Amino acid sequence: MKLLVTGGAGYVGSVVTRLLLDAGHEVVVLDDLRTGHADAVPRGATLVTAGLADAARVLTPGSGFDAVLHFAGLIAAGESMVRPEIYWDVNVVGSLALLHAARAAGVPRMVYSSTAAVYGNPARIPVPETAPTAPTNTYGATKLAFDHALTSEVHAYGLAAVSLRYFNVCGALVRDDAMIGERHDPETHLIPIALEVAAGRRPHLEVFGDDYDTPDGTCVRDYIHVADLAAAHLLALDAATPKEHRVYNLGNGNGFSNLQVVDAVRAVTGHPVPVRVSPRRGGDPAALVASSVLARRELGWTPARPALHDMIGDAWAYLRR
Ligand SMILES: NC(=O)c1ccc[n+]([C@@H]2O[C@H](COP(=O)([O-])OP(=O)(O)OC[C@H]3O[C@@H](n4cnc5c(N)ncnc54)[C@H](O)[C@@H]3O)[C@@H](O)[C@H]2O)c1
Ligand SMILES: O=c1ccn([C@@H]2O[C@H](COP(=O)(O)OP(=O)(O)O[C@H]3O[C@H](CO)[C@H](O)[C@H](O)[C@H]3O)[C@@H](O)[C@H]2O)c(=O)[nH]1
Repeated sequence: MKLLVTGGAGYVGSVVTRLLLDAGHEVVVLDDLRTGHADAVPRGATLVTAGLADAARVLTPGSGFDAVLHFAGLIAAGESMVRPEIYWDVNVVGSLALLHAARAAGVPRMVYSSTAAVYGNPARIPVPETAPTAPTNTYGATKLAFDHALTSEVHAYGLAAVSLRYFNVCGALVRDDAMIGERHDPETHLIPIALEVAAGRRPHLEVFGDDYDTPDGTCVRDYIHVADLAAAHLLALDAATPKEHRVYNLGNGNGFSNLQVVDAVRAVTGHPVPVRVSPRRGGDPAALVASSVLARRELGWTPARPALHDMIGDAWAYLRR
């Protein structure tokens, strides 16, 4: 297939691009490099350095794209509470421009990076796709808004859409021919920050809040290896069906508290990770754990690296590359 990957210079998008190229697809990456890196775009893909607002420059009538995989966006839940306007602008206004361009170009399929953050504080865990959506942060609200836009598009124009709701992505693609991992600057995610502390690049880790209603008082998350997540995108592309908006949660179904993650980082690296407890970060849900039964059943998705220690080990290998 001929595929447009938005955000293909970012963490998840670059790993998915690698797998798409391996599978023999033709890939064009659209990325304005605001948080991504040109050298993260795997060899074999064509990079167009442009924003979502200019998607019509690539998605021209007659361009012949078979699908768009839409990763581009702003991703930091904490930042979204203090700079909400940029989240609405990029994640909603930008994504709508992409959708308009895709419609005008006659693209039949779209696979979208949605998020666990759409569920807010779920009433029960693990969270199925049928759980009510009630985001606690602006990031989740903006991602959910575009999920709704996709549903409308499917009903009105017959698009084949799949929203993949990732839980917490970590790890790296570690292969002899490809080493791709997380390179956010500044980094905001727990595992890469804890690894930077283990590597001696930061003095300590701030743990945001220890007074949540969880077993040890710190937030609980469900971590998924980026390579397993990437594999689900190829399955979603095949499963996309005209006039259907499918939604799948992607996680391993195991919750780890922030302090348990820190312990795992200490165990994997063999280095100390000093911790300081600081106040809660605005907008953080207490606990998010996925039910991915539907993805396993309908997509045939089976995670190959579900163990937290393996994910941390691969992220550690990437950091020390
Ligand atoms: N990383 C996670 O844990 C996680 C969890 C759930 C969902 N997601 C979703 O997955 C997607 C990818 O996340 P990631 O971790 O790879 O993020 P990332 O920041 O590494 O990658 C995002 C990419 O999008 C590009 N981009 C941003 N705004 C753009 C715009 N307006 N026009 C063109 N390019 C633009 C950036 O330059 C970057 O290369 C996002 O949509 C995010 O919401 C991520
Ligand atoms: O220095 C840090 C960084 C994070 N945390 C805590 O670690 C947990 C996980 O935080 P992350 O920032 O790593 O991840 P989030 O759960 O906030 O969000 C991530 O996963 C979501 C889905 O669950 C999203 O989609 C989002 O894009 C992605 O950033 C939270 O309790 C956070 O407060 C710390 O204590 N200290």
